[in-house]
Amino acid sequence: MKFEKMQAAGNDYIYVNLFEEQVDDPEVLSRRVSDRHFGVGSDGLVLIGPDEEGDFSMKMYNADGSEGAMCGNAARCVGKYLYERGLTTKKEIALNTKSGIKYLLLTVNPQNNKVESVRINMGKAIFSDSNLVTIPEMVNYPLSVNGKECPITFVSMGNPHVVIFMDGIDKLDIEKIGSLIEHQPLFPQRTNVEFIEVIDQSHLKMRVWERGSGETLACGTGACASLVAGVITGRCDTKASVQLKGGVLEIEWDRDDNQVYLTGDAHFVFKGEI
Ligand SMILES: N[C@@H](CCC[C@H](N)C(=O)O)C(=O)O
Repeated sequence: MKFEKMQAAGNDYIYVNLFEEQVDDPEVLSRRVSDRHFGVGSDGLVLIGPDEEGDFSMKMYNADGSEGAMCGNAARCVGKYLYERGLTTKKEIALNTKSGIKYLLLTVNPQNNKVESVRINMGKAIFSDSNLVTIPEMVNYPLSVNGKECPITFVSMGNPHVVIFMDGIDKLDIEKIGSLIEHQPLFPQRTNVEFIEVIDQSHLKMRVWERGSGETLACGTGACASLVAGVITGRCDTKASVQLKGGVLEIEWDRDDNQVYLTGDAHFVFKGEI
């Protein structure tokens, strides 16, 4: 099976083109390729395929084999893959995902015809979803973690996110606290967790614990959820740069239409065959 490894802000996945390859068990394949010692090494697996509703489809699996409904960083890589590998000449692409169609806008350098960045309409921020969280509208909700009260804000971007504003995120024991919150019974499908330090109204610094993959260098849906949580708790503007371990993402929330936009780059790492 041929694959390509790509990364966006350091969030790395193995991409398989279903126009050429067949994948029978994506959950097993994701666990196998993601292993950083015995596999290729990645945060998960992404499958690119045909679609009847949109132009193409994207399916994504975390490193533990669980399926994610949406992945902002992978969606940008898929845009670059589709354009640069010749599957489309379109610069506006409708990508069907488990959380609905997302619209991608590619910025292409006319000198070399390479995709420099991708802006995605990530759709609505959702504050209440009984499939994902047992308490509706958790804004600064006092969650008890390890005997300590920790105010959390829940935002779904099609997938669940718990956002925690705090200082000193560099020193945080994210393995311990991230995993504890991921598995809280409040979140029936587990949750992603973002730790945010507010630099100023338009700059946030973030570390992320991803459901099913552990700490990653970036999370696009997480950056969107964090900006929205920052706005509704009065901490930041509706447009901000989010600095992650692997790079910077630009996030904008059109509050009137409740549409969140994510912009950032995407890169090929290498091709391989297993
Ligand atoms: N890295 C992603 C999100 C991937 C899915 C997530 N771990 C989940 O299970 O919901 C992004 O860039 O959005």
